[in-house]
Amino acid sequence: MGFLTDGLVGHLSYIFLIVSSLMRRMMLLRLFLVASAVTGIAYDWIWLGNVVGVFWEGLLIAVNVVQIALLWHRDRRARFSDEERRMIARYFRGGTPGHRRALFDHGEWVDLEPGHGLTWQGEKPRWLTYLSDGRAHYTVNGVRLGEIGPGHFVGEMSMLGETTATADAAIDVPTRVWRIDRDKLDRLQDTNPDLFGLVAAAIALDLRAKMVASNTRALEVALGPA
Ligand SMILES: Nc1ncnc2c1ncn2[C@@H]1O[C@@H]2COP(=O)(O)O[C@H]2[C@H]1O
Repeated sequence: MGFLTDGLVGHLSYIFLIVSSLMRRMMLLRLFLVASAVTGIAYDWIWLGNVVGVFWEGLLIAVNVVQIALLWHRDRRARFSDEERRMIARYFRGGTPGHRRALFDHGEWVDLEPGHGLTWQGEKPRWLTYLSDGRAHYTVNGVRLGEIGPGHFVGEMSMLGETTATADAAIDVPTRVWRIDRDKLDRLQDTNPDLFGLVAAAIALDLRAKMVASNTRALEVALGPA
């Protein structure tokens, strides 16, 4: 019993440390780390008289408080255009404002002209492209099969499993897009899984929407003209 009661504050410090390592959100992880260091300092100072521990835990608090302030500032400073806000509402509900801003900044907004190629069947697409407005179409083995309207991605299917495009896709009318380099996305998967997770969740949602649209088309064909 003495092991538990004698060092209650010391135990608490390590409990906070363990809880911090369970946190997936950086802000919470750092807050629990600070709580661990604060209780650790109290234990070291009052019960153990361990100034070395107090010094290093104080430094740990300072580093984490600065990092928390930077995260908070990044979230507060994040600003979005109207088209980015529409994309967030549709796809990027998760993540923090800072994450979303960083993701947009990894890509670019551009205007594309009719005829601009987006993907080529059998080749890895250069970009993952999101159509903010306008329209594209896709072709398999030279046969035009369908259109892709605003609010959808092009080049997302090849991110799952095979890396090569399942169709040729090209722009039909002047179209505003956000696009991100596929090689950069591959790197983000390793270097920044939080940002990559936002994209992965978005393309899952888009694939669902495309499946629903294809069911609707199949239903129209099955039922014939009304
Ligand atoms: N049935 C479909 N419905 C909507 N989009 C499609 C369909 N088939 C292919 N595409 C798009 O065409 C793209 C070709 O490259 P990807 O296979 O990477 O991703 C594909 C989708 O974005």
